[in-house]
Amino acid sequence: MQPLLKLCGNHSAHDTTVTLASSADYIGFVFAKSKRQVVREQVLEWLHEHESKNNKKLVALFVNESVMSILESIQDLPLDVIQCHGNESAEEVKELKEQIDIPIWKAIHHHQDAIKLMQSYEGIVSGYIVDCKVGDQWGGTGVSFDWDYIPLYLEEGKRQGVPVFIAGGIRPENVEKVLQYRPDGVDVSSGIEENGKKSRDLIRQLEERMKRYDHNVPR
Ligand SMILES: O=C(O)c1ccccc1N[C@@H]1O[C@H](COP(=O)(O)O)[C@@H](O)[C@H]1O
Repeated sequence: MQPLLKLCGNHSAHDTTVTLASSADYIGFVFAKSKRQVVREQVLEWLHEHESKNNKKLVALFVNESVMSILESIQDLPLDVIQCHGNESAEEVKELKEQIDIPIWKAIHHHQDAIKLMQSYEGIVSGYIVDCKVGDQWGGTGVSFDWDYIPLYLEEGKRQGVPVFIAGGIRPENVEKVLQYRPDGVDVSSGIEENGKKSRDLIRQLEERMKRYDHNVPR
């Protein structure tokens, strides 16, 4: 089965239109400090330009935000997932889960103790995004971690019974390499942008490579 596709970092009406028209399963909006940061009023306005979400699930991404602030930021948004992309502890994520009836995904930044860290969220989160941390940037950097470690993350996700998305520097040219590891999903932001805008052409290339890989994969 083709892995799930999440297109993240939509930060304009154009981006929203382009990703809603794609074959992505999830489209993401970054509420954290970033060149892609959005606020709820913008997301509401951009979504209102469309009749429906076109079967996409909407993801709101936060970095080390308080429960109160998350609740305020997502008011009235037709959200399906909250992604915690900072170093929120298991206790903090649990507190958020108690306040909100929306599945929570946790970003895990690749490092030597990452699997142990993942284990601390077992039973609390509904999925993981494994990403690469670069300096003080939590994500959206276009930089990949060492993909030889992917199987360890997939194994831990499987043990917990939740999906693991691979993120960080995925682009049309390298997506087939990631797919060889058979992740549950891939999460892409910078790799589908041209001059800071989501590109229809890059998304189409990504979709084609994903489809091509799916057709050629030995079963
Ligand atoms: O996209 C951002 O600007 C961002 C900002 C802060 C935290 C996470 C962010 N995005 C997430 O980062 C990864 C990888 O992005 P990229 O493809 O390497 O650009 C992905 O999970 C985004 O959701």
